Amino acid sequence: MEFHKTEKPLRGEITIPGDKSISHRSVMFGAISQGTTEITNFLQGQDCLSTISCFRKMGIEIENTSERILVHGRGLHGLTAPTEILDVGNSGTTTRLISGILAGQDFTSELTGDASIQKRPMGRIIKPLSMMDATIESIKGNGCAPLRISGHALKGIHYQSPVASAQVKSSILLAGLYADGKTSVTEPALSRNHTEIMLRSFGATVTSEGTTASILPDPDLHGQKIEVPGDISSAAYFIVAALIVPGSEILIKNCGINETRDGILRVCRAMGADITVLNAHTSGGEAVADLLVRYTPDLKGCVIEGDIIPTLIDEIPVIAVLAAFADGTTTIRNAEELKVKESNRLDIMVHHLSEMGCDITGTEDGMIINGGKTLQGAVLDSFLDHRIAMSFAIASLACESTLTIRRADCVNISYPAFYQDLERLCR
Ligand SMILES: O=C(O)C1=C[C@@H](OP(=O)(O)O)[C@@H](O)[C@H](O)C1
Ligand SMILES: C=C(OP(=O)(O)O)C(=O)O
Repeated sequence: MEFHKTEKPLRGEITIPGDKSISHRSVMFGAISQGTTEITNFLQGQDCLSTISCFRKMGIEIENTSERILVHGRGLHGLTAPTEILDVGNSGTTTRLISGILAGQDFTSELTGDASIQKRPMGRIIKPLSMMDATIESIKGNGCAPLRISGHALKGIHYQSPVASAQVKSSILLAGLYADGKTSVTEPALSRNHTEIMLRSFGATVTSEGTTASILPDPDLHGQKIEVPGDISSAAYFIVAALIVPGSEILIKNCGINETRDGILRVCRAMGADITVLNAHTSGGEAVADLLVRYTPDLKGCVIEGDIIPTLIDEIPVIAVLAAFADGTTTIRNAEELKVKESNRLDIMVHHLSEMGCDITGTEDGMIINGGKTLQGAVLDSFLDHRIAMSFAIASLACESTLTIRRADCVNISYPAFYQDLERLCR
C-alpha cells in the first residue's frame, strides 16, 4: 500500500473504536458470569473476534450485531470442553487471559494461534499457573503456544511477577477465581488495571494496593452492561499525526484515559505538545475524556523510562515516530518487552526509521532518537504487526516522498477502519 505526504492538515472530530483490552475482558468476564452481559462500542477487530470465537467453542452463546454484543454467561463453572482446538489468532491477550480461566476448568483444552503467537513467551504464565497446581504445557516444549491445559481445583498463591504485564497479572487473577484461597500478584511496576476494575463491577472481591492486586475465590459474578471507552492506543496515531502535520487541529471523542494507560499524554506534555483534555468523566469505573490536539511546531525530545513504560507500552512505536519529528534527543529505556510483542518492535522501529533517514540507534532495552531531520519515503514491511503498519502510515503524512508499507492490511487486528478514518481527517 502506498502513502504520500498529506497536502492538507488533519481537521475535524473522530470517535475512535472501543478499547481492545476492555473489549476482550468484557466478553471473557461475561462468559463466566450468571446472566447476560451487554456490551456497546465493542472493538470489532480480529483479536477481539478471536476471543469471541474461543468462548463460543466452549458453549457460550454470543450474539454479535454491529450495535451491541450480548454474552449469555453460564457462570464460573458453566464452560464446556471445546471439541476442537481454540484458535487465539494473533492475540496475546486472548492467549494469556483465557489460560487463567482454563486452568480452573475440569476439562483439558488446547489452544494455538498464528506464527507470531507461536513465538511469544508463555513461560511467564506457565510458571505461576503451575504453582497454582494447573497442568499447563507447551506442546512443542519451547515455552510457546500451542498449549495444553488441564485444569482442576487450584491453590491460591502470592506471585512476585518478574515483568510488569497486565496479561500475566490477569491470567493469575482469573485462575484465582477457582483457587482455594486468596491469590495475589505483585509486579515491578503497575500495569493496566482493567481486569481489577471490571472484575470488581461483575461482583468479584479484588483489592489493589500499590503494585499488588489480590482476588478472593468463588464469587457470584453477574452479567453487566458495559460501554467500552475508545482505545487510547488507537487514538495515539491521530494524536501524533495532528502534532506533526502543520495546521492540524482535531478533537478525539470519548477516549479512555485510565492513568495506567495515559503515559502517551504525559510524554506528549513533556515534549511540549498542545493537547487539552476536555469533558473528563468516569464510565464503568474507567476514566474517559475528549482530547483536543493541535499541531505543535516546536516539540522537544525527552527521556522515557521506568514506571511510565507499562502505561504506554503499545504506543512506543508511534512515540518513536513523534520523536523523529521533534527537536533534540529522545531516549527510551526499560522497554525490552517490545521485543516480544507481535514482532520485535524495537528492532523494526530502529531499522525502518533509519531507512527513512532518521538518526536513530537501538539499545539493549530501547532506542535513542536524534530528531528533527527531514524523513524520506521507503519500502517497509509491517511484519504483520498492526502497530508497525499504523505507525508508518502516520510517519508518511510528513515525509518527503512515497512510503510503501507491505502487508498493510494487518491493521484489522486492532483497527479495521484505520486507513479510512485517517483519510477522512486529512480531507
Ligand atoms: O492486558 C492487556 O490487555 C494488554 C497488555 C499489554 O501486554 P503485556 O501484559 O504483555 O505487557 C499490551 O501490550 C497488550 O496490547 C494488551
Ligand atoms: C501487544 C499487543 O496485543 P496482544 O499482546 O494482545 O497481542 C498490541 O495490541 O500491541
